[in-house]
Formats: sequence, structure tokens, C-alpha cells
Amino acid sequence: MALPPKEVQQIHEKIKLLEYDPTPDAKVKKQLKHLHPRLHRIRSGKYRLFYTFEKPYISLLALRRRDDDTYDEEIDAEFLGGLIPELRIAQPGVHSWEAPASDEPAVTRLPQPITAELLARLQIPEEHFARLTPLQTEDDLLNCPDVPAQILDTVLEYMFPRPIQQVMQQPDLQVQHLDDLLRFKEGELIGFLLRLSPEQEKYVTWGMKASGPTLLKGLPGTGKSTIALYRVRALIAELRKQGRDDIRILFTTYTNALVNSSLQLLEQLLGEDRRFVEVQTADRVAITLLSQAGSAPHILGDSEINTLLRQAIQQTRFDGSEQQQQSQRQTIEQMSLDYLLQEINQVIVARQLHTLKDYLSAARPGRKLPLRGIQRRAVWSVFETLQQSLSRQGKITWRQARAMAEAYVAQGAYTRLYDAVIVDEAQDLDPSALRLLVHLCKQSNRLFITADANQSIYGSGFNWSDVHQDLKFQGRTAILHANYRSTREIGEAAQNYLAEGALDTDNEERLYVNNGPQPIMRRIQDQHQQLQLLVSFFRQARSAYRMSSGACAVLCPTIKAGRAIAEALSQQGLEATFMTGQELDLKRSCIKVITLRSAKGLEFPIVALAGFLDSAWHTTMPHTSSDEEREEYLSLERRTMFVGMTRAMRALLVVTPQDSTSPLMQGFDRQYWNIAE
Ligand SMILES: Nc1ncnc2c1ncn2[C@@H]1O[C@H](COP(=O)(O)OP(=O)(O)OP(=O)(O)O)[C@@H](O)[C@H]1O
Repeated sequence: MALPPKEVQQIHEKIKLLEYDPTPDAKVKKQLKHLHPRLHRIRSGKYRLFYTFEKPYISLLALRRRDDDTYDEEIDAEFLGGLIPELRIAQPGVHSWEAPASDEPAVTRLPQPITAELLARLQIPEEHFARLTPLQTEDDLLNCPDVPAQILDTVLEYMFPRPIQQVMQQPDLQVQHLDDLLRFKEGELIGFLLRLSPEQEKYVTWGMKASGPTLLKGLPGTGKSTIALYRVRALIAELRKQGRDDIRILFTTYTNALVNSSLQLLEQLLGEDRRFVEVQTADRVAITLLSQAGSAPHILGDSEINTLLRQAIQQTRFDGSEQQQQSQRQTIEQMSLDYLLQEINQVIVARQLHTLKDYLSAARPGRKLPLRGIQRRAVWSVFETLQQSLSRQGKITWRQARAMAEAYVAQGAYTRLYDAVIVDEAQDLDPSALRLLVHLCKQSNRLFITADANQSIYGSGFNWSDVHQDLKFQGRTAILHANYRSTREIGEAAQNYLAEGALDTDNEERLYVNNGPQPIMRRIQDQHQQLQLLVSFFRQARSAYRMSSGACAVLCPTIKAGRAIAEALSQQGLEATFMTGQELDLKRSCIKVITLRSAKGLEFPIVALAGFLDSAWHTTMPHTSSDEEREEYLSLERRTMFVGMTRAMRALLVVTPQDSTSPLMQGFDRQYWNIAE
């Protein structure tokens, strides 16, 4: 991007030459076996272009200038670089960055000034010039909150070229025609598409002509969402082949934050054809349908439901003999409010059980606490009281809204069905939301679902075919094994932590493309220690990976802990913002502080899990007297922690309270985690 036009032309010619024949010729093209078995370079005037090749691809890794006083060998060696020295410590123990002295980071000056001319060549919008040109040091660039993270990263990348080890770990982007490189430089092309692995490529079109829907499973970071997006393109191509030009495809994500990022990728992937696709959360689909059906429901918030449920428990009159009534009351009192609400939501409302008889014989997959007939009667009575008070107030819950939308479509009242429906992150969808999506799809073989039960953080899993008879995936379930997001060290440490909370143990075989330092677990005594730790970790990781604050995230158990951490970090000069799931703005170049739950589906290069000091997670368990309920709760929250850990791409720190007795703060094995007090 930063090259002057004459040199661009020259380099372009050299790439053409490679396209024709990349093999070494002992003159311009040379193999650099001593640095890496597959590494080559081609000379182009003062520049060296480094590449690898493997039919049918040539991977262009970097372009380096050779100054008059450097030898080729020197530039090659420098270019290869090393792994990040400070973070590479494999032995447990205190890192250099934890020592108090590291609070005063060494100043690294930029190798050349940031000029307006340079910024223009890098295609950076002029509005940012005034903010960028005065910057002098690496730290200035890393911590420049009012410029978008992507822009800072472009300048950083130019100022501090990455060692080849890091470049090789970055995803491969695919260029269809060489001229696209020039078009990109001129700003006519927004970006390039990711090159999928052959395995992933296969699942983009897999089972499209089968007799039923397809399910794609896989560990975190294996590319499920990516494949789902590429599948949209494949479906459009297929429908076009059939002569269709009025295509309608629905792509659903779990959260609003994922709607935005999926839309951006679809725009890049589809260009004009983006108009054929609607991207929504399943809940938005349900609400839109209900308002089209003429009812604009008033939906209750979470805290309102808890209050109503408490009142319902008080008001419920249980039936039967005195003894039976007493035993029912006891059943309810011994259950935690959360567990009772989940029972009502997941088992009764979501499965649309309309009578006590249905509930008495219902399967309750994933629910560990067994409920006998008399106990189910008790739950049913509370459920009925709750329903009555809801209808008196003219309000409904989210679960009910989804169930109503499903019933509306199932009756055949809605005719604008979709040619294809893609459901990403289905593991936490309400059964009735899933059924709604099944009904909305014209043909069951155009339904494509991705899910990872181990990332289920709201419910306790379900059997697909219990949800809908069309959701039988025999012979149409695929599992992805290669993790492209996290390093092996992070992935394996997270898996080891998860062990007891796992719902799906199919994924024994795990592959990784990236390596890095072991994730870090530190036990702290107070808020002050936590803050010091976070500040040094982010400072050091940011500079080790040369990424701006926008690459960093703190994931917290509660909103309260998140707000406190964001404020404390900002006071220490590390701009940080707490964002709720609704407010999430991934482009902001500050440290994002979010809850563990709203991090679902997202990813960040540098992640810390913190804020457990004041949280119920480490002190108390919910009021409960049964082991089963406790076990179910713990495995759910363990999965939530697991989802948080697996958001990290390169560096992960988990901060836990030193005196915690909660099982959630245990289970860190020294074989996988770098642990110290
Ligand atoms: N073939 C590939 N090469 C390089 N990077 C890839 C490849 N496939 C996926 N990725 C990257 O890996 C990351 C994870 O992909 P994605 O979000 O699709 O995974 P996922 O399975 O949906 O993850 P999760 O279930 O944890 O949300 C993304 O940054 C994506 O761009």
C-alpha cells in the first residue's frame, strides 16, 4: 500500500512471474531453507518479496526493503524474526511484565515519522491525519482511542513489520486475479476473502441436495460461522442455476453484535447479491412476525419476571390433601428461583406443553434434577399462577413470544417463507424459536444449522429431533476439528478446564494451526492487585503483538464488575469502555469490557477474564438443596467460562480470587496453565 507507483508496477511484474513459475532459479528466486523449509524470496530492485507455494496457491507473505548497507542474508534473517520473546515463557512463574518496574514501559520511537503523504498512500481517511501525524512512539499508536482500531493497525503494520512466524499464523486471504491487488490499493476493493481449508470448503456445499437439513458441529473457532456465511453464497448460486432471481434467504445469529459482523462479511462475500439475504436474530424474526400478525406484544424484562415468579409462588394454591399440598410447597421452596424459571421456560413454554398431562409425561433432556409426578404438579400450579398474572397485566415473556410466533407460522397463516434458512449458533436457541425457523424454510434440505453444545450457556442442551421431527440429521451431521482462532495452548487449556461441564464429548480429535505462549492464571487478593495485573498484561501483550487497544477485551461475570474494571483501567491511562450486548461496537479502539455471556460468538486477540472478586461465582452458590441442581448450575457456568476463554486468539489471562472455594475457580491444571499466586 505504501509503495510509490513506479515500484508498485515493478513488484506487480514480479508477482506475475511467480504466478507463472514460483520455483527457485538461483538468481532472482531463491529458497531460504535455512530459515524455514518452505520459505522463498524473489528480488525486485531494492525490495525482497517473501513467499511460499503449494499448488495451486502462492502465498505472498511480506515485502521488505533492502538498504544499501544490508546484505540479503541479513535481511532474510531479520525478516524471519523470532517468537515474541517476553510472552514465550513456557515455565510457570512470574513473568517479567508482572514486576513493578514494568509499569514504566520502555519507549520505542517510531522508525519514521507519520506524514500526511504516507497516510494518504495507506488509504487512511483525511479526517484522522491531524490526530495521527503528531504521534511519535509505538505506545502512542497502541493507545490512541479516538482513531478506529483498524486504522491504527494499518499504521502499526507498516511501522513494525511482523516476524514471519506471526505472518504465517495469520489467515490466508485469496486473490482471484492479480489486478485485484492494484484495485485494493486504489481503494476500489474493500478486502479479500478468507481461503477456506479443503475440509471447510467441502461443507460449504455438503448435503445441499440431500433429503433433509444439515448440522455442522465443531469446537470453538473451527470456522462454523464462516462456513455458514459461505454457504449463503453457494445457495444463491444453486438457486440461480435453477433460474431463480427472486431469492430470499434468512441468516440468523444469536446476538445483535453478531448480526452486524455477519452483515459486513456478507457484503464482502456477496456484493450486489447481499440484497437476497436477511440477517436477524431469531428473536427479531419472531417479533416482526407477531407485529405483522397484528399483535404487538409487551415483553417482560428479566428482573420483572423474577418478581412476578416470586409473587406467583406466594399466591399459588396447591391441590390435593393437606400432606400433598405441603409436599408441593416444599418442592418449590427447595428449588432455586433460576431453576424453577428454567423449568417453566425450557420445558413447559418452549415445548408448548398445554396441559398438565403433557408435562407429566414430557422428557426433560439435560435437566439433572428428577421430578416425580407430585413435584411436576407443583411446578405446573406455579406456572399457571404466573400465566394468570401475566395475562392480567397484558404482558408476555420472550419465551411466550417465540412460541406465539411459531404457532402463527405453523398454522400456515404466514406465506412469505424463505428459500433457505441458515441458523448460526443454534445451541442456545429456544426449541420454539428453532421450530419457528424450521417452519419458515420452504424446503427442509435448505436448512443449515451450526451448533456446539459445549458452548451452550443458557440451557442444558436438548435432543434435536425432540424439538421438531424435521430436525433429524442422521448422515447429515459433520464435525470440524481444526481450530483457526486460538493457539493450541489456549485451546487445550480451555478444554482441560471445561472437562466436567462438557455436554458433547464427540470432539476428541483437536487440531490447531497456531501456537503461542501458555495462557496465564493468577490468583489475587484484592482489586488493587487485579488492576495492576490487568494493566501490565494489556500493556505488554499489546506491544508484544503490536496491536492497538481495540484488540483487547476483558470478560466479566457481571455488569457491575465490568463497569468497575472499565473505570479503573481508564484511570490508569488504558482507555476502556464497558459495553452491553446491545451497545457493543467492535470497531472502537479502546479495551472492550463485556460480560462473559455477551462475548458469545465473538473473538479478540488479547483477552482477560476478570472481575470475580465480588461475584457470586466465587462466594456463594445459588440457594439450593439438591446436588443435581447444583451440578447442572456448575456445568452451565463452567461452559460460560469456557466460552470466555475460547474467545482469545493469542493471549489469555484469567484472574481468580485467591481464597475462592467455588469449583468454578478451580480446575486449572499446571500442565496447561501458567499459574502463580
Ligand atoms: N481456513 C481458515 N483459515 C484461517 N482462518 C480461518 C479459517 N477458517 C476460519 N478462520 C478464522 O477463525 C476464526 C473462527 O472462525 P468462526 O468464528 O467461523 O468459528 P466458529 O466455529 O463459528 O467459532 P465459535 O463456535 O467459537 O463461535 C475467525 O477469525 C475466522 O476468520
